[in-house]
Amino acid sequence: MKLLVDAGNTRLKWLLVGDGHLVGTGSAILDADDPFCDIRCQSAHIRRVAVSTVISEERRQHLQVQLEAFCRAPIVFHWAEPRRGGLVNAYTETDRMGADRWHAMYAAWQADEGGFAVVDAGSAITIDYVADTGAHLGGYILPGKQMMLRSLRQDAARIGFDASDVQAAEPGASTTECVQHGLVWLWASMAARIEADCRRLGLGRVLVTGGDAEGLLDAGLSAHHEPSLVLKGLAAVDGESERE
Ligand SMILES: Nc1ncnc2c1ncn2[C@@H]1O[C@H](COP(=O)(O)OP(=O)(O)O)[C@@H](O)[C@H]1O
Ligand SMILES: CC(C)(COP(=O)(O)O)[C@@H](O)C(=O)NCCC(=O)O
Ligand SMILES: [K+]
Repeated sequence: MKLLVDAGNTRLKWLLVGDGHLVGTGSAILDADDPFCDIRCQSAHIRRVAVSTVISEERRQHLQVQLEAFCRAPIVFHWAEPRRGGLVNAYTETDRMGADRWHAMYAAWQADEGGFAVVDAGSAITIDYVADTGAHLGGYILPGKQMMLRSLRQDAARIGFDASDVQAAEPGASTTECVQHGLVWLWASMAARIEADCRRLGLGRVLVTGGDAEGLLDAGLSAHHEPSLVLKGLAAVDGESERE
């Protein structure tokens, strides 16, 4: 079996696969003491671990120690690359790109259905555009939902607000409404902007992933929800590098 790990700035997501079929899936908060406790009884059967991560080097080393304590299999970290197959990274300094973005793009590219946008609504929100030819056209990095709410709470003395699941975008009449509706309003504008970019660039598909994907869909983003897009791309990359 192979353990695939996507370690983001907030959560660690994993898939356990054996002979092409899914054995288990789970997630844990990034700093969890024992993120793989649910699959401890299977650890002896894991023959390889592949990781896509954007966490700091210090945290990455801690994750490596946790994985080494968990199972005896080799651990391979995969990073953003200049190109893979027909997919070509727009970054000149490829190693500065988050591995999660590259792996999500590679998963979408592998579907072989033409140009696309990938939206990853995690700790930060990333948007990447890829043309029919496989050329990455570049992207955007924006603060994610919790990051945005945290900065409003921390950096402004008089913005106190409550949590809300309301999906309203009309002008608010309280601090909570102004903040929470503001987020939906911003996301709706972002969704419209992504649609307009895709029309202009001739990209036929939008894929959305990340912990806040559903919020973006509720705010009006028209996209296919692929919760495990990063892990899917990582699985493809790791499978190829094993065969090389
Ligand atoms: N169980 C959860 N724990 C933490 N955040 C969650 C959870 N479910 C949804 N979220 C939302 O998902 C976002 C993090 O998404 P995720 O894709 O896990 O991020 P990352 O890849 O950066 O770790 C948070 O901003 C939060 O709003
Ligand atoms: C933009 C990101 C923080 C998103 O990561 P996440 O929010 O999913 O944890 C990550 O892809 C990253 O650290 N990127 C490095 C900068 C870049 O991609 O240009
Ligand atoms: K991510």
